Amino acid sequence: MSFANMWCSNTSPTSVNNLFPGRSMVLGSLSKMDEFSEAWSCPKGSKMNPWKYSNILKEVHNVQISEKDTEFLAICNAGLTTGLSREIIMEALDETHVAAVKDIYFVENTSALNENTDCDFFVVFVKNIPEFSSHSEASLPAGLILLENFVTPEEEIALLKSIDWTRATPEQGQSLKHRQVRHFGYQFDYGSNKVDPEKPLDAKIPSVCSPVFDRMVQREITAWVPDQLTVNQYEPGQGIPPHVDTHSAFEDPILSLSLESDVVMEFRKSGVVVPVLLPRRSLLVMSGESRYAWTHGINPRKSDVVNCPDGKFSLVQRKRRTSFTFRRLLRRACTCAFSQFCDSQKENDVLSRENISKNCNETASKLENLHVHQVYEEIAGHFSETRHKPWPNVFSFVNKQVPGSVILDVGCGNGKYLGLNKRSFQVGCDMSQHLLKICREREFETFLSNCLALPFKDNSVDCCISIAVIHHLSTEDRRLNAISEMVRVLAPGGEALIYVWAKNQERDQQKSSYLKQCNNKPSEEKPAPISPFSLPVHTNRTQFCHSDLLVPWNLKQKGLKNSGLDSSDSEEVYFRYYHMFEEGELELLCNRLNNASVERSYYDQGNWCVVLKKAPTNKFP
Ligand SMILES: O=C(O)CCC(=O)C(=O)O
Ligand SMILES: [Fe+2]
Repeated sequence: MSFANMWCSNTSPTSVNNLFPGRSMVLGSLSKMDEFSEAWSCPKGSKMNPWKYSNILKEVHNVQISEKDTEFLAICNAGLTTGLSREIIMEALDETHVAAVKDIYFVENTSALNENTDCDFFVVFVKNIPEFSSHSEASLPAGLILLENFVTPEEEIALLKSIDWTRATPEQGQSLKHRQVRHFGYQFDYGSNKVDPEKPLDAKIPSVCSPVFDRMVQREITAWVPDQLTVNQYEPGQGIPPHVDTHSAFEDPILSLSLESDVVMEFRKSGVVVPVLLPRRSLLVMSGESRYAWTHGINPRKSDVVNCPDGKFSLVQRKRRTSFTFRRLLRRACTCAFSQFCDSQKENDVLSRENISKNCNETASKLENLHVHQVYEEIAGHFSETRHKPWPNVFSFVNKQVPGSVILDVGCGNGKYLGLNKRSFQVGCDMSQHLLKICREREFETFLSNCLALPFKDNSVDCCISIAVIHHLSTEDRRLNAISEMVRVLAPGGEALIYVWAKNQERDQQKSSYLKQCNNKPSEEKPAPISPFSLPVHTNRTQFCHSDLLVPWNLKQKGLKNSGLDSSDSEEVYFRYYHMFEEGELELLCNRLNNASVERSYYDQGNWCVVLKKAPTNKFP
């Protein structure tokens, strides 16, 4: 297939069509833009008009569409949350172009232009891409060392032979969804993410590993000999979710020997992703920051995009890979310099749970920043895709407001409730820039604001809604503040509708659909939150066991079955903080205000809800 005929919508590469049913890849260049619009029969100005992307690219991203084929591609209308990846694009290109294309830029937020995931995405040659997006120049995380050809081909054969997969007993062998695993020396428990030093296994580390250990000590990679070995076997398409090996369980460093196949391992920290190619027979040494503060994981796919020394890309099919991860048990508390990520040091951390319950505002705001604001920023696109249908009771509350009312949506998210009442002025605020951008693309009036300090005059809005917002505040004082802030800006007699998540999720599906999809899957290894806050992690679709907890958000890659990605796999898990409300708790909170009264309270969609009315006059006894 040649590039020349790929730009038109109906001649999309079949591999992409298979991966994205209903979606086609469309390649474009500047000279073809008009023709392209016609082929799509989309009038200029419509959502699918490629000229719109051209403008966004130019104005927002400073990226110029090219008239000719270049070495850079930009992808519009398909964010990473759709599951589209560099690998898939590369797979769809012919060989000449795989080699010619040096980098691909996923244009953030263009997917928000079109919420319909069934629509086509748009791949265009561009003259340049923003520097920060380039993958090729990323340097390795500090402390990460890769030693190529650490074992000989003969040693590789002997090591592989030493593992008898058929002899795996239930305690020693585990067939995880993503891969086969066997432990030697000590069992690593994926439930607690710990090792019990009191329970050595009968299965000792195979003696063929001794020459490898001698080499490690001789080259001063470790001062000790490992006493724990985890052997992972991955078929093409399998992987391991991003994780940090538990600090308190193992010494520094962690060592991983790659056998049978190359693979790309991804290291992540604070939104930075560093892909590292682990060649067959290499030893990866994760020490210091790379061991303690970066997650490592392997994306479950069948091929990897690899940067060649000449700066070009090539697509490498994975084979079965067996890795030997050597570790030494830590028989004391961890004293690493990365206390923020350290399970041993969490208990002593100033940001512990006790402080949160002491209503420490600074701690609370740190918690909300990390586990609410930053998370929504990351998951905005995917979150928005899951939020379409207005809840009927909220819908009717917004719609019953008299024409000309000013309706303020505090924590408006993707604007699900904005624009419902065409006869009034609806305005929303949120703390997520990305969600606000989605609202603006939908031409809603919004502004950035924390619900604790609304930039409105007293008595200035007719009605407020706050749907699923206040439960993200981590102290009672702050929850009360948010409510009193809404009441402050309300005009006398004005009403606020407040929804917060209920700790008790009803099994009656009319009232809550939360437990409906309970799948009772055996507990898989769960990525633990990297967090200084020791909060319990909730298991999705189960009853809530705690009042303050972290709820995982699986940032899904969708529809990737044929690419080797298990479609139920999540790329990354984010943890949102919630305070779960008991029955009556919201009313009690509202009743503490002396200038408003609870008009109505009810249970709806798994939430406790109140209609709060501001006193009709500003004069109070
Ligand atoms: O397969 C690998 O190289 C890594 C395995 C790993 O990270 C683990 O078992 O904790
Ligand atoms: Fe690991």
